[in-house]
Amino acid sequence: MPHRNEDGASIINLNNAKIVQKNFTVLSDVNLHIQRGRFCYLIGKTGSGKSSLLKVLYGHLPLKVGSGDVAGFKLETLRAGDVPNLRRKLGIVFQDFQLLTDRNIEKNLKFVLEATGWNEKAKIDERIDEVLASVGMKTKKHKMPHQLSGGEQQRIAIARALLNHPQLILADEPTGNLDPETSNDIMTLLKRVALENNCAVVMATHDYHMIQNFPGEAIKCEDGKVSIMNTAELFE
Ligand SMILES: Nc1ncnc2c1ncn2[C@@H]1O[C@H](COP(=O)(O)OP(=O)(O)OP(=O)(O)O)[C@@H](O)[C@H]1O
Repeated sequence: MPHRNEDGASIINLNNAKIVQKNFTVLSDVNLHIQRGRFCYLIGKTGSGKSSLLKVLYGHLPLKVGSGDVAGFKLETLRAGDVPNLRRKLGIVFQDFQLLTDRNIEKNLKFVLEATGWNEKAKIDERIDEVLASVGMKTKKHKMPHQLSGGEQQRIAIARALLNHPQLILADEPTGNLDPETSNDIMTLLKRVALENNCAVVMATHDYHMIQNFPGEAIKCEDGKVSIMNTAELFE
């Protein structure tokens, strides 16, 4: 298949990529290689390009300059029809949870499974129970989203991201709406499920307290460029 590239152990590869919003270049000369199973922050000031970079990685913004691939999908030749297939390989988690408010948790998860080709009821029920158990939310299956706290809704959003066994989770400020204690819980959860599923995580965040609590590797967006650093450098 011309639109796929299964080479190498990296789940994300960008080579001399330019990240563009409308006609405005947000980031240029982006060279990024993230191995399978790695956890990496995405940091940088407001407007530095974190969300734009994530959008290119999940096929929401086209890669018009440079080359790259995510989960085996070539980005520079990605067609609209390939995007759902790429998204099936990814788990995406947003700041505002984005649960469907008109149905309960079980039906939120069922909706995603059915939309991605699952059709056997027993297997659907089993997978929903598995992901809810892995985020400690099995008893909340019949609750509506508004009956859950922000932290619980984010746990459900993480469970939803895990449904199709993703190789990569892209998280855009997943703790942005949560208090510090709940943020730490969500971070612990994300790190654990990533490890258990051998899943890479790229997580955009502004939260330096959390970065200090959970040090690691970071992709930094600054002055239109991207670099890799260790978060310990932020606190020297
Ligand atoms: N839809 C859009 N159309 C045009 N320009 C955009 C659009 N979205 C973002 N931009 C511009 O692209 C640049 C990068 O924005 P982006 O949202 O990627 O930054 P960010 O680092 O995620 O910021 P924040 O931390 O505030 O979420 C900004 O200058 C922004 O104004």
